[in-house]
Amino acid sequence: MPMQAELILDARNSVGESPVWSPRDQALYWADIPNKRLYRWNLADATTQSWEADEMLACIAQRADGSWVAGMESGIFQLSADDDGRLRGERLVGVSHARDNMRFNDGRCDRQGRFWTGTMLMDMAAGARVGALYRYDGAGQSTLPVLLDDLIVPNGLGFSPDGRTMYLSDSHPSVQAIWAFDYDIDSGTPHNRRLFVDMNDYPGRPDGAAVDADGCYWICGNDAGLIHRFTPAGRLDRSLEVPVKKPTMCAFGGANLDTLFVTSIRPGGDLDDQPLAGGVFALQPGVRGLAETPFGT
Ligand SMILES: O=C1O[C@H](CS(=O)(=O)O)[C@@H](O)[C@H](O)[C@H]1O
Repeated sequence: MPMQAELILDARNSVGESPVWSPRDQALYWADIPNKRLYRWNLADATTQSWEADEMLACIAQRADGSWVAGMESGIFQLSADDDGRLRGERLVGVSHARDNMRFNDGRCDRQGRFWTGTMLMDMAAGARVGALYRYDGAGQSTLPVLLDDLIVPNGLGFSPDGRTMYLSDSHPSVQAIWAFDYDIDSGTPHNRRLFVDMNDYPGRPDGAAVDADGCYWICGNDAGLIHRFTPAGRLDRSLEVPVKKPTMCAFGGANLDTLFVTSIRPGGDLDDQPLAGGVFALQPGVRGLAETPFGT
């Protein structure tokens, strides 16, 4: 596969998000948030399936048995697909949002299999600092305590290969920051928050991210059509182009974990200059990623 981004599905997603490679299924899964839809793209034959959920579906993590948990509107859900194309959700734990009209956004598991995800106001333009970050450890947890607040659009969650550094971004134009934290892998606690990259210095707003096997941090530059790779020291290593302005999140996958899959947004209005907006793309960046730790490991 060339370095140039290849379209794998002209999905026309309103807000494609949370691409997750499943080694067990040899398939890429992702969500279209406002359309409440989960997608699966199969590597073997490039076929696609999709299922509609009852709530907006923002971020997903697979369990070792192949089932999925998801951050949705009202909490963290266990998902199961029906034959009729519906996605049934069983709420595992509810969330107490700071306001009405909020939902989960970006999320992923730490290297121990705990699910981290943040919330945002659906009206992102309001710029309200009501978003919060949560961790769901699994069965037996009946509440979601706020672990970090004062966020607008939490995004870019990622973990270093040894699991001891956690990354988080805030995509809002008034913030555009990526932070790093020291991460206690025994307790699942981040501390020593510091600025990792000020994205005001680079093209694009920080959106979703992935960490590669070298420990470098790949982040989508929303509005700039770029995916940036930063070293663990926060130095820009390279930027790759995608043929859409609003890439949202990236994930390593493919048989050798050497493909970078990228989801995107299809905004309203004139799309003459980006007809593939909302599509899902694959790049061969020349480095390998790491398999996601299944939820509940
Ligand atoms: O809904 C979302 O929107 C933003 C992207 S945008 O500002 O609409 O371009 C994104 O950062 C976020 O992750 C997504 O869920």
